[in-house]
Amino acid sequence: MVGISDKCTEDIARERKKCSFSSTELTHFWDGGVELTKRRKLLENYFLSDPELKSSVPLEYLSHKEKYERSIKLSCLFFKKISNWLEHNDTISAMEVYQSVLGGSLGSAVLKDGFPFAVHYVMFIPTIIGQGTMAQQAHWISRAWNLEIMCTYAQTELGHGTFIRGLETTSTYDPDTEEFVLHSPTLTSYKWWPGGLGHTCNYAVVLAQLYTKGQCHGIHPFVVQLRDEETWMPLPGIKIGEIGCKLGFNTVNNGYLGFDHVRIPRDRLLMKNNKVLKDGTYVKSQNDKLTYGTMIFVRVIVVRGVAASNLAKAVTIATRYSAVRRQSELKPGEPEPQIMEFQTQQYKLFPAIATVFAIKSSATWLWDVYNSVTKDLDQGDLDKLPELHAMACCLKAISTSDANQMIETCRFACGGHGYMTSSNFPTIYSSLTAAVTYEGENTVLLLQTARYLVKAWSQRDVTSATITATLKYLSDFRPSDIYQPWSLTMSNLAEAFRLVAAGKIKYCSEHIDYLIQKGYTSEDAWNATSIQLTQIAEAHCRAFIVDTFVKETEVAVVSEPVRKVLVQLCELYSVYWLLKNVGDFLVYSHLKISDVDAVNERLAELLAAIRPNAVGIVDSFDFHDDILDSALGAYDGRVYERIFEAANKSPLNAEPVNESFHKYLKPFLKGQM
Ligand SMILES: CCC/C=C/C(=O)SCCNC(=O)CCNC(=O)[C@H](O)C(C)(C)COP(=O)([O-])OP(=O)([O-])OC[C@H]1O[C@@H](n2cnc3c(N)ncnc32)[C@H](O)[C@@H]1OP(=O)([O-])[O-]
Ligand SMILES: Cc1cc2nc3c(=O)[nH]c(=O)nc-3n(C[C@H](O)[C@H](O)[C@H](O)COP(=O)(O)OP(=O)(O)OC[C@H]3O[C@@H](n4cnc5c(N)ncnc54)[C@H](O)[C@@H]3O)c2cc1C
Repeated sequence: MVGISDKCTEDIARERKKCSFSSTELTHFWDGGVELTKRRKLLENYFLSDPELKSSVPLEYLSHKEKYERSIKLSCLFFKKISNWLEHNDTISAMEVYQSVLGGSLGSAVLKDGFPFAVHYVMFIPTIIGQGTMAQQAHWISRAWNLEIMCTYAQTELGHGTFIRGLETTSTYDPDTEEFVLHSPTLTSYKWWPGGLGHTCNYAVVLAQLYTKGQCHGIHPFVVQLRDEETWMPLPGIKIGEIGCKLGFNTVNNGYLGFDHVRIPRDRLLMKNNKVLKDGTYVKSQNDKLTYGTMIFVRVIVVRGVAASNLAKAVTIATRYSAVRRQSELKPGEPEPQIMEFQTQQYKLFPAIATVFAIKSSATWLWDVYNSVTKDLDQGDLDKLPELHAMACCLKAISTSDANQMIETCRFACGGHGYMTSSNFPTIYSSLTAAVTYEGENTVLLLQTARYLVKAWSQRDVTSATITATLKYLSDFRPSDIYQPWSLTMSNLAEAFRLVAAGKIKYCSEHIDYLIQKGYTSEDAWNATSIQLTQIAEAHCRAFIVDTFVKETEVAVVSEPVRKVLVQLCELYSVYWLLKNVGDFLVYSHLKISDVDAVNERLAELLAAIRPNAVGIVDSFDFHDDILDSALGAYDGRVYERIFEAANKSPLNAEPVNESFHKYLKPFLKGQM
């Protein structure tokens, strides 16, 4: 056993020695600067060195109820510790701390299946900021921030998650008492899914159809008290519970909620955008989609905080494992190679590494645009909202669907051991795959982006002078560009992605027009074209990601060896996705059949070029072992000992003979049953 351990640690140490660049420098780039790396590590040390936040029994061996109870205990200790930190340290802002513990991966080291308090921070508080008046913000944010109350965001119902205009919960204004009356008229109108709703929260923002003076004005956000602040008993008329076990998120306490004519004061309607006056008069905002603001915010943070971060974890585990796992023969009679020597293994891992960096660069863009558009909205300027919505939708959808598929590939890349819970792939996968559905199901979000693109195509000549940066390629598009010569340069690859997006958008738009001319209604024509419509949203998103990644590699303030790695990863991302959709590139770009072999060769060259640096690159994500929480992916490479140690934590191994032997197996084998 000792021999195996030495061999693994030697293998991984050798990988680190042959790395051609400084992993530490790449870590600084990944974090956004030396200072940010220092701050991240400071927070990690503070939380991860606390024995109270560690659990001796792995979560998976607890019952559902025990998991919940542990999650509440750990959440209270963890969030108390955050408050202590904020009280005594002013070097790191509260926002940065919460981003790091909830939006980053630090929290997963404490409670790997998710926090029942997360929606309080990620959705409730942002909704009050985005939808509340100054007075409402002062009241609710201070109560929520000081943890006097615990809150969630209750939008989805049993019958409707996607089509939120179809939500059934009603909130009817009664001018006599100046109250709203909340009611759930059907079983399908029960709120279903909100994190922490089951037993953890006593307040929620509830989205309900607002009725006043006999007229429905669509969905609006209301702050509703659900439980007594002292006894925690549900208030009269509130029917509340937990929705049961799920694929993952089993410590998040997702809940259900119904109302039986529950009365709340008028000022519980969040009135920054729309208002109801005392006499019941409805005052409309300039854009009714402002009510959807919180969803944009969460989509933005999902891209980096959830998609990039979970994929980075998975690929770190699989790459380190591939450096120490030896299997088969490359050449007869030679020692078994590290499985990373197989080209097929490299093809499973390295595009995922490239995708992590690609998602990260687009996420940075999206976060900056989100902040700038939010400032504009506060000044009443809504011009850039459609672009932000369209980009948040497609980037959320593409980043989570890529991560979803690539995390599974990373698991496959670890063979049977990847299937063990101790690899941590099951939790990483179940956390990430939820993001394909929550905060807007991915297909639906792609169709939102497609709607924006088809509209932009029809207006491209009229608006070309004012067209936004992400759409400029549409007004620049000339169909004859597909006759340009092909070359294997980064600028040419980026151009090919833009040509594919523009060509497909043109085709889709013309196809919809053609169907309408044939007699289809515009809605039927849309539905009959919707497979291609999701593809145009993807093509637009890929062209954007490639462009953003290229620009980032050009302007990054890094040494030449690090830049070289980034350029290789950027090219690999482009070549990989080109080959995945080669048919589109042959039809819509200047790639010709005779060029495809060269692209395949370039893919092989890039995999070989990245191979010596692979461990160094994933090291640069700098995951603390407690955050990776994987027997296969720890820094020291001691894979086999860790798998063994994890197996011995099984409660079944605590006794040599299980009592079921005496009760059932023995009588069964003796024919006495
Ligand atoms: C930790 C995580 C926990 C998870 C929490 C959750 O999941 S919480 C639950 C999360 N739940 C979900 O995420 C639910 C997902 N569902 C939805 O978000 C919506 O129901 C919808 C967008 C799919 C359709 O909505 P609809 O039928 O009302 O709209 P429509 O299609 O008829 O388009 C009309 C116009 O509105 C525009 N527009 C739309 N959205 C936005 C926006 N945010 N901003 C700005 N604009 C927006 C759109 O572009 C179009 O513009 P155009 O072309 O007229 O200029
Ligand atoms: C882990 C988790 C946590 C969640 N947390 C919360 C929370 O805190 N608060 C909250 O309010 N909600 C929450 N949700 C709910 C979540 O937001 C919804 O499940 C999500 O928006 C999808 O809606 P749905 O379940 O109705 O799916 P559906 O819309 O029923 O999707 C089913 C299928 O129908 C297709 N479909 C639906 N409409 C269209 C269309 N127009 N065009 C083409 N195809 C369509 C979809 O593509 C999909 O294939 C959570 C969900 C999960 C899984």
